[in-house]
Amino acid sequence: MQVVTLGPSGTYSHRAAKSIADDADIDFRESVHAIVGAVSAGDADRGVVPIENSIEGSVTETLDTLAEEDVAVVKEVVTPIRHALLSQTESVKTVASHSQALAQCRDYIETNYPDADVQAVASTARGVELARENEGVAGIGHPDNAGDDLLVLGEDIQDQPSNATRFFVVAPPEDRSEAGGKSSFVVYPNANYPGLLLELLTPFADRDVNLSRVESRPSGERLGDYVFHVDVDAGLYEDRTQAAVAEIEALAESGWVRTLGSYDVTHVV
Ligand SMILES: O=C(O)C(=O)C[C@]1(C(=O)O)C=C[C@@H](O)C=C1
Repeated sequence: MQVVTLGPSGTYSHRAAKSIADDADIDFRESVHAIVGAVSAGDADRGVVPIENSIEGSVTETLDTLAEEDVAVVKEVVTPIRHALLSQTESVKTVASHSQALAQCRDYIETNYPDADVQAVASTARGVELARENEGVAGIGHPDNAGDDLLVLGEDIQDQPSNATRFFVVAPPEDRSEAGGKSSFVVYPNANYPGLLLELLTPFADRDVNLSRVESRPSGERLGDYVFHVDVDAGLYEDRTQAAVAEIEALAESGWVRTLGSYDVTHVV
């Protein structure tokens, strides 16, 4: 099975991908858009993308890509994120990492390196590569990326002791499953009236289906127009989920409902 995820080697996405494939079958892309695009184009069997972090919240690039591309979600992987600061020397002029990682370590950087430039790059492992190539640059990433040549200037530097990221495993639409304890949907009602969101969520509440996440993203069509991302603690195989989705489809008849699929959750370290 060919799996694509965020590269280069050593990203947290790569670590999550190793829970579903052998390292030899994992290939890298530079963005979430390129990963999901590779799966929808049939160039890869699975893609592993970050969806939500416990400190920083949703990964908006992933939400927007899932609203655009026709892919299924077949698994969720949750992994703890414990960042380290890696550098050739103790003199740090620039801190480089993925924007999510920089945001997760905002207080640490401001307290310990208030004069450093902060540089957002495509991934944590790319930040560590820059540190390896340039004296004065420190990368934030997983401590295993230090190798023999980089100093670990700080460990567990995220601003909250508990830091975890959820990843989605995406697959071609024909692999969509109805089995699993969670399900995800993207709903675009293409409407705007008082109580619309309440109406869209009530079909789940009426059937005692717990919502585990609701997120709104701008549709891009016009200001104040939203796409809603909904995760529920129920499988698509359940009658109550099917009935709730049918009601939501009727409510969103001017727009669309994308059923991403049902899946189980795996925790990896
Ligand atoms: O840059 C990486 O290592 C990634 O896998 C991306 C990513 C993210 O986008 O959230 C994944 C986990 C961490 O939250 C930080 C960065």
